[in-house]
Amino acid sequence: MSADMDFRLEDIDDAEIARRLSIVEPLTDSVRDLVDAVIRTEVDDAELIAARTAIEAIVTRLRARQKDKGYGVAFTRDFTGMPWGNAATGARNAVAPPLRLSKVDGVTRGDVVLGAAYEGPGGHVHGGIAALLLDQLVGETAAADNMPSFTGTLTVRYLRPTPLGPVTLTGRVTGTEGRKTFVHGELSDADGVTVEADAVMIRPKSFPSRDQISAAITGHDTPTADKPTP
Ligand SMILES: CCCCCCCC(=O)SCCNC(=O)CCNC(=O)[C@H](O)C(C)(C)COP(=O)(O)OP(=O)(O)OC[C@H]1O[C@@H](n2cnc3c(N)ncnc32)[C@H](O)[C@@H]1OP(=O)(O)O
Repeated sequence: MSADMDFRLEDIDDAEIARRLSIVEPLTDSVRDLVDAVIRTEVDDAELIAARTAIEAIVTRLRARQKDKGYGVAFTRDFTGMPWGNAATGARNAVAPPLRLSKVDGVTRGDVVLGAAYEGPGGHVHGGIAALLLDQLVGETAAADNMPSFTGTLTVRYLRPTPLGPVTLTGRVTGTEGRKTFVHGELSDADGVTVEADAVMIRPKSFPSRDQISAAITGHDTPTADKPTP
């Protein structure tokens, strides 16, 4: 993890973040709805072709101005992160189920409904999706003071198939050793745990410190991979 990670400053306050989210989150929800509708629709071929033409027109409108690559991670001056393209939780990413995680008393928790877009075995959640959500869970569980740790090793154990529908994620730190944080995570349905994971999360030695990132996004420095974090 390194020097070319995309940090940038968005010099905005909480009210502006809320305003932007109030516009993009409903758009992202609409796209999720579109994905679900395309999977489950039983309309005839003419309707499918008409829908495709309409969708292509929308794509052309959105591409009128766009970023070169991914969304990256923007920070405000007070270091609020906006990882809105994140594959598991991004507010602008319709591929992400609308997962929101929060930490209370050392336990990270989130509830999400996994619909048709997340199917693997018929009627059940794809194993890769379970691993994606657990990876995000252990990442946010290990993160401290907004500074991330990266997944070094993620061991996933599928105990039984997870039916499509509501699931709960819970994660807790089980130990630390230098730059390593050990995390246990669980994905459960109403009847209990279906998938569990153990992760070794690592704060990379080459990751810029919070002060370096702060200086970089406010234009006083460039984040480099060369200065070890303490
Ligand atoms: C805020 C929430 C964000 C959530 C995001 C979701 C989480 C993610 O998906 S992160 C993306 C997926 N992960 C990656 O891409 C990581 C890619 N790998 C790397 O960047 C590096 O190899 C990294 C950071 C894991 C280790 O790099 P580095 O800091 O140089 O480690 P290094 O100094 O060699 O080793 C430090 C310690 O970790 C151990 N270690 C190194 N790599 C691993 C590994 N892959 N697994 C387990 N342990 C490891 C070493 O043995 C060493 O242990 P000890 O201190 O006991 O000797």
